[in-house]
Amino acid sequence: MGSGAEASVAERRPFPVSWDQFHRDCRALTWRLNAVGPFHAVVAITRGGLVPAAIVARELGLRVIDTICVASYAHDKQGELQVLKGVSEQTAALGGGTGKGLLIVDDLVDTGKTGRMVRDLLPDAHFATVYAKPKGKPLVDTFITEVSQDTWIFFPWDTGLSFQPPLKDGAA
Ligand SMILES: O=P(O)(O)OC[C@H]1O[C@H](OP(=O)(O)OP(=O)(O)O)[C@H](O)[C@@H]1O
Ligand SMILES: Nc1nc2[nH]cnc2c(=O)[nH]1
Ligand SMILES: [Mg+2]
Repeated sequence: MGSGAEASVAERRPFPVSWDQFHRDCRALTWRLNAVGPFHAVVAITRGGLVPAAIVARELGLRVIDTICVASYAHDKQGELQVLKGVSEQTAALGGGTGKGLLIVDDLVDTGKTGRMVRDLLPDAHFATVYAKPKGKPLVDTFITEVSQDTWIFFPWDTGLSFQPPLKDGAA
């Protein structure tokens, strides 16, 4: 999460998402996007956007998939947002230079910092995320599930099965 006074992951409400749930949420997102398109191409915001972008592209029958590669969070600590790679010239041309007809996909918006960068780069693109927190929500055109700002979403690619102590032994 953000730097400074922002709460750490341990202080947030955990929202674990299974592969199964994530797949269903991505399909639900695609149902909505199908009513908004058609789109020329999908642009995934790395790295978290790669997984939903693959599912959305499959459902919409899109085979042109590009990336905007960014670095910002080191686990839960938000740092300077760096754009490591923008979209290719070919993809930019498909969107007329402003992103019209391009579908940008990310896993979530939190503070909206990444979403703002995306909007600045491709103002006419459609920006979709699977999950949205209130601060970032105004930047997203389409999302599926809203969670509170004090939530931390745990994605299946960041987590694994582990032993849980019984409630009577102090499980939270
Ligand atoms: O709205 P914001 O506060 O900008 O946060 C949202 C971004 O944070 C996460 O990415 P992260 O920077 O953790 O990198 P990753 O996708 O490589 O995991 C998430 O995938 C979004 O891209
Ligand atoms: N995994 C994960 N990454 C984030 N980056 C910003 N917010 C979040 C979140 O809630 N979960
Ligand atoms: Mg990300």
